Amino acid sequence: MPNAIEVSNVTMKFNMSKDKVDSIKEYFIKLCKRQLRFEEFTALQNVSVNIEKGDVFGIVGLNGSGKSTFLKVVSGILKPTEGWAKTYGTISPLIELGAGFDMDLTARENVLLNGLVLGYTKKHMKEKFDEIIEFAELQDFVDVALKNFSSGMVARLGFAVATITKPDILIVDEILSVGDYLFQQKCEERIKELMADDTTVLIVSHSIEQIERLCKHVMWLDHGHVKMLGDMKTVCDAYKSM
Ligand SMILES: Nc1ncnc2c1ncn2[C@@H]1O[C@H](COP(=O)(O)OP(=O)(O)OP(=O)(O)O)[C@@H](O)[C@H]1O
Repeated sequence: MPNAIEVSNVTMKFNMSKDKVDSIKEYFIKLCKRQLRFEEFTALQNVSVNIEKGDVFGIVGLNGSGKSTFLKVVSGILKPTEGWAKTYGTISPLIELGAGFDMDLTARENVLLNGLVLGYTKKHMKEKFDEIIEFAELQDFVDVALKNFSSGMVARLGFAVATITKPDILIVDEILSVGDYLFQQKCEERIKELMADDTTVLIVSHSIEQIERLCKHVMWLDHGHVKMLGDMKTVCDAYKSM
């Protein structure tokens, strides 16, 4: 199988301000006067991995271990400080709750907007609209502004839009966890359908059971380092017994 995702020697460093700043104005004044002190923080260190087309690849690790940063580098949202990441084919990143949505717009308007952001035409999104709303089970909230939705409802809409047209690569961060149990089951079913269709899925979850149910391969991140990489059972067993 050819690779869908290639990540080579990725290191991601962030500059964090060490000073307490009360406003943006104060931040810029201090920045111009060179009075801000920064501390470098390494969120990912030399991470390399090739993910084959059609794989369902899980990432596990404790809070702050670099999982979301890794997904953002793969999605092209963050440019790594060192190294590179390449993806092949269309990509649907479901990374942050509400990303790509405008909370002041209704569900109807957001479906069109989000579809355009993902590269689909207005005509295509109009054709798929009913199917999206039905999958998200939001028939009664089509013309309600997203700011009045619960976090679970926003996640349902995001997942429905991202998966309505089969992407080559689907990236799912923790957001599924805000959906209720029934919706999580529905999402897992859809991920399985996509798997059967050769979509590559990259998934971050704190639910080790979810990773065990869905993934073929798993990477364990620990303080930004790859602690272990391999088949699902070997890595999950080691992670559970740490
Ligand atoms: N934009 C940023 N600026 C500064 N530090 C950041 C930034 N984004 C992430 N970090 C830091 O990088 C580290 C890794 O964060 P990341 O969100 O990737 O972890 P995670 O494994 O996804 O955590 P969690 O399980 O809690 O969601 C954290 O210590 C975080 O504070």
